[in-house]
Amino acid sequence: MSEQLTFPAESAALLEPRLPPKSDATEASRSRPFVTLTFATSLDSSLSLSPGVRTRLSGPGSKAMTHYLRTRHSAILVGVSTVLADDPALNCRIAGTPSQPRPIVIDANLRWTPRHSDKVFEVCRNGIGLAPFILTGVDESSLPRGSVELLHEHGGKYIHIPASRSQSTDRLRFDWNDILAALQAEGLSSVMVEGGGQIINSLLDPAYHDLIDSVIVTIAPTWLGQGGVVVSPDRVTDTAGVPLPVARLSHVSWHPFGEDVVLCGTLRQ
Ligand SMILES: NC(=O)c1ccc[n+]([C@@H]2O[C@H](COP(=O)([O-])OP(=O)(O)OC[C@H]3O[C@@H](n4cnc5c(N)ncnc54)[C@H](O)[C@@H]3O)[C@@H](O)[C@H]2O)c1
Ligand SMILES: Nc1nc(=O)c(N)c(NC[C@H](O)[C@H](O)[C@H](O)COP(=O)(O)O)[nH]1
Repeated sequence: MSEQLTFPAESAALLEPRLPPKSDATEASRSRPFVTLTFATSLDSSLSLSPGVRTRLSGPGSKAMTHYLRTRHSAILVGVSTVLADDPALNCRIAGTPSQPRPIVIDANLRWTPRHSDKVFEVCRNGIGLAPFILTGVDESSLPRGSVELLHEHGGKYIHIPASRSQSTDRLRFDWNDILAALQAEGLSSVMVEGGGQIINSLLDPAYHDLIDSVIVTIAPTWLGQGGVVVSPDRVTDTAGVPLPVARLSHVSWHPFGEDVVLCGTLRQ
């Protein structure tokens, strides 16, 4: 039996200013999805002990909060290494949730081979989750037939979006404007970007700060130590090469949930 979480209404009210508007009218006027950047971090800014190691940071209260966020967003976005590491369900496990978010996997270079036994497909078959849309830079003609069929059987699909080839890694990379345009085209009016580290650091590039409507960070009272998956975006410097802060949240509020504290804010001025 899948876990059933509950999140008190009075706790949900604390988050309201940082959540996508509920009214359809606002959604209809938006040119792009509402973007919430949300993740759980240690005191040393790590998301997990090391790449590929799923690490529990959230306590029950803030975990329920994360699942409440999943009731309030049309989509949940993670990078391919999170899928490879965690075999995540990417569904909402709040008891009685009226809807499920669409899982979005950023897999520009097709590193993930979806399998029938993956948890994200299992919850879909059990009617408590949706199949993923996989965003890739690989041409349709090169998509693996078996993966395309597995996705279609469950209501998921590959979505090809424009990509540039990174000079340093020779890997395909997406512009976040193109990622969000693809979600908008699918009618997804809001997306929670959950990680992992490379995805978050990529979105925290100053070029994209205007795309981020809300930031909700769970801070757990633990140090994971050196070698973790760290949220620390690329350095920014002034014209003289002097380092500058990459970003500072405004409209900040702090909310204790059990032993964790949840920081809410925005990068939009
Ligand atoms: N604590 C949390 O809230 C949380 C959330 C998610 C994941 N995690 C953990 O983080 C780890 C995974 O993080 P990670 O950094 O290794 O991987 P990731 O999930 O961030 O995925 C990395 C992949 O995404 C690609 N990518 C990043 N930005 C891109 C862009 N703009 N365009 C195209 N591709 C892009 C990278 O090239 C790489 O292939 C796992 O251990 C997981 O358990 C923790
Ligand atoms: N809020 C939060 N607290 C944590 O302690 C933790 N490890 C994650 N990690 C988020 C990452 O994205 C998860 O590994 C998948 O979201 C997975 O799990 P589910 O979809 O719930 O199965 N997120």
